Amino acid sequence: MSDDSRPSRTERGTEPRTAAVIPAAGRGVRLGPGAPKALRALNGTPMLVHAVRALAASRAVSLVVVVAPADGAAEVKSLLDAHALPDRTDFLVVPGGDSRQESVRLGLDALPPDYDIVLVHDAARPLVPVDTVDAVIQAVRDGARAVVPALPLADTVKEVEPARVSGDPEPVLATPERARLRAVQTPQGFDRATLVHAHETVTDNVTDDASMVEQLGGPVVVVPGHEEAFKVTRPLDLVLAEAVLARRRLNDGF
Ligand SMILES: Nc1ccn([C@@H]2O[C@H](COP(=O)(O)OP(=O)(O)OP(=O)(O)O)[C@@H](O)[C@H]2O)c(=O)n1
Ligand SMILES: C[C@](O)(CO)[C@H](O)COP(=O)(O)O
Repeated sequence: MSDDSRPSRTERGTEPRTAAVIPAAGRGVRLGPGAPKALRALNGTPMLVHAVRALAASRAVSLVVVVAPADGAAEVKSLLDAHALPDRTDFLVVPGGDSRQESVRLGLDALPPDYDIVLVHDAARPLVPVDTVDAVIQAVRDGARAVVPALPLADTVKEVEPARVSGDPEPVLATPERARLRAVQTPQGFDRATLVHAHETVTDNVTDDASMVEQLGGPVVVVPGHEEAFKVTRPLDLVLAEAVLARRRLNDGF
């Protein structure tokens, strides 16, 4: 029994509830001119809808909080209302901020109290398979405080002295041992208190949520990622995403 003599969740035999925050407020500058990236179509369906469906495909995820472009929350809400999403999953839409970090924090602020596990998933990774989502959730349920899916690198990586003028040659400083490097994806999964504390405490600009936990000395573990969880960043990624969807349709016999 827990201190206040109420049965704990484990004693009641219930699983901790899991919510997903999907930052989708970016412009998609690297993708080129057009609508905000999350609203651009992949095979006729907005990228964000693919991403929400990918997370809602996990039976463990009972709430999805979408962080929309600051001036587009109403549009995103209608978009989600218009697309078939599983009945068992609730949805909230909140306006985002100027950086990914701020958008995630605004999503966390909107979470109701009764969620203990939080996933943070880029709308820009619309094709993550449900097995990857479930593996991240399971690792948190098993006791990890911060979990990231990741893949080994195919390229050798060099650390350089960045050029002052774009296009100038850059001196190489080091070649990190590739076998120890991983390319990190989302969803990243957290015990809620750990993630909220990290967002309240770390003020540096970081490129993922797990690195905030690392900065505070918290343990972060890696589980296997998936090649289809790649991030749509540049125009060529759209071609790859459409090809993945075409392959899935073939495999599903459509
Ligand atoms: N102010 C921001 C910036 C980014 N994101 C989200 O964070 C995820 C990862 O960001 P990235 O791929 O870099 O998206 P963009 O910022 O849109 O891309 P770019 O840097 O090319 O503009 C995306 O789902 C994006 O919508 C966000 O919610 N709020
Ligand atoms: C969170 C992330 O997708 C992990 O790889 C990545 O760091 C986001 O970076 P971006 O520059 O905001 O796309």
